[in-house]
Amino acid sequence: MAGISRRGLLGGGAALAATGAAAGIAVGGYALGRESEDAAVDAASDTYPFRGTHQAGIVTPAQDRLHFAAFDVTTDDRQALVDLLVQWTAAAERMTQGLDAGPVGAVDGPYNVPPDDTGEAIGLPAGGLTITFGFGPGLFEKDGVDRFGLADRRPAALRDLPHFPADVLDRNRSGGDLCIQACAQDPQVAVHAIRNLARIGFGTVAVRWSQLGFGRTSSTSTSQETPRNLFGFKDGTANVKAEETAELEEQVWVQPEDDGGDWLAGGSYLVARRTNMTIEVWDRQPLADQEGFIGRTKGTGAPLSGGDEFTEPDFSMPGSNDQPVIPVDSHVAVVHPSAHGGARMLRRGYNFVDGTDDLGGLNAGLFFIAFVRDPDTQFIPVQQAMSRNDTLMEYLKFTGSALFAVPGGVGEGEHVGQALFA
Ligand SMILES: C=CC1=C(C)c2cc3[nH]c(cc4nc(cc5[nH]c(cc1n2)c(C)c5CCC(=O)O)C(CCC(=O)O)=C4C)c(C)c3C=C
Ligand SMILES: [Fe+2]
Repeated sequence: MAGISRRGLLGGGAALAATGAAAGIAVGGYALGRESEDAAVDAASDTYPFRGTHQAGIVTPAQDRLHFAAFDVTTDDRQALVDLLVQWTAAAERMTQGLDAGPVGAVDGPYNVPPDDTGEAIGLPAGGLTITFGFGPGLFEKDGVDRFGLADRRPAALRDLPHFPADVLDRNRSGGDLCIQACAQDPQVAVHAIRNLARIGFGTVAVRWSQLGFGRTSSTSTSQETPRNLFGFKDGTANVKAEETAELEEQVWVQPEDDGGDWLAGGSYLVARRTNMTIEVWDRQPLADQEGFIGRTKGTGAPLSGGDEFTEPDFSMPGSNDQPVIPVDSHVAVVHPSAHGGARMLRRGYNFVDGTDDLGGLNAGLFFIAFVRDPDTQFIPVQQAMSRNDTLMEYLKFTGSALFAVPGGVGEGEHVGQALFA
């Protein structure tokens, strides 16, 4: 792919100095030591290939920042939709390699037309950017209308998620015909990606809702340290990890023999659940209660039955009063694979703080994202059990919800989702 990297525009040294990480000032609000500085520079310079067997942004080591957007398709013209996917593919490939969204760039085009890149990422490295595309149920059929001749290609599992107890969904934060997940080490890189893709889609799609996230709440590789969510607990310990290749086939990647496997094989389903956390109330709970709600210790993340972070929980170990030491209504007891026929999910969520609510509390929580091979067996029953039985629910409110099918990877010369339109 031809093009000058955005950093080339500034020249090596100047471009390095332009990144806060490289300048060694601070990353994510923390002062960095020399070693961490080097790691931060590496992470900021990371590039992941856009094309491959699977879309990037699923098993890719979870980056620190998210901009997620859901779109409504505003045209009935199938060719216009395909054209957009072709353009999105080209722009996404360029941006993930640290290039401008278009071949001309932000500042080198003619004065009398809008630039083909918006410019706010000039001088920034690729930042480990991944861009992951998904298709919602409305792309296949909306209000009983098959706009694009795709109705008979919809896998049965790709439908609106059911209403769960304790859902208080905002329509304007739910659903969507298409989604784009942009993850990067630098928020400006992630926002730049979504902004440019939305700009390219003008007239064909409209942003329905979007969500910014920070501080990944999962590890997707054994090489990553487990991060913490806004309750202060390690989150991602028992996640499906990139190194578990057999588990990925079993639990994450749609297989050719699965429903929709003719176009979705090598892909996955993305479940998004915007989850508000009443953190001010949580902060007033005793440590013992907080640990009981989760079923793990707050310090090390070890299960309450003992061991270290990665020790398997022992749900039958008795505690005081002959009750199990891991409460049966704790989060890990309720969602653990042993309670769901072995079903697991690859979680890849982010913390969010969207200002303050009417009562002066933080409008904050976890933008939960999970990738599963089959939402009907791996997500819906787990969410149902959680909504009904999990003591953590006292501190949670689900305010957004969406399900998308994420097609497999994009081959050379192809556009994203090409097999669906063949
Ligand atoms: C329906 C699926 C899930 C939702 C929604 C969910 C929300 C949610 N989770 C936490 C905090 C933690 N979750 C942890 C583990 C965990 N969570 C789910 C599923 C959902 N969580 C699963 C399948 C698991 C793994 C269980 C296992 O295999 O042991 C943990 C423990 C650490 C870890 O393994 O990651 C924490 C902590 C919050 C705060 C939250 C909503 C805001
Ligand atoms: Fe969880």
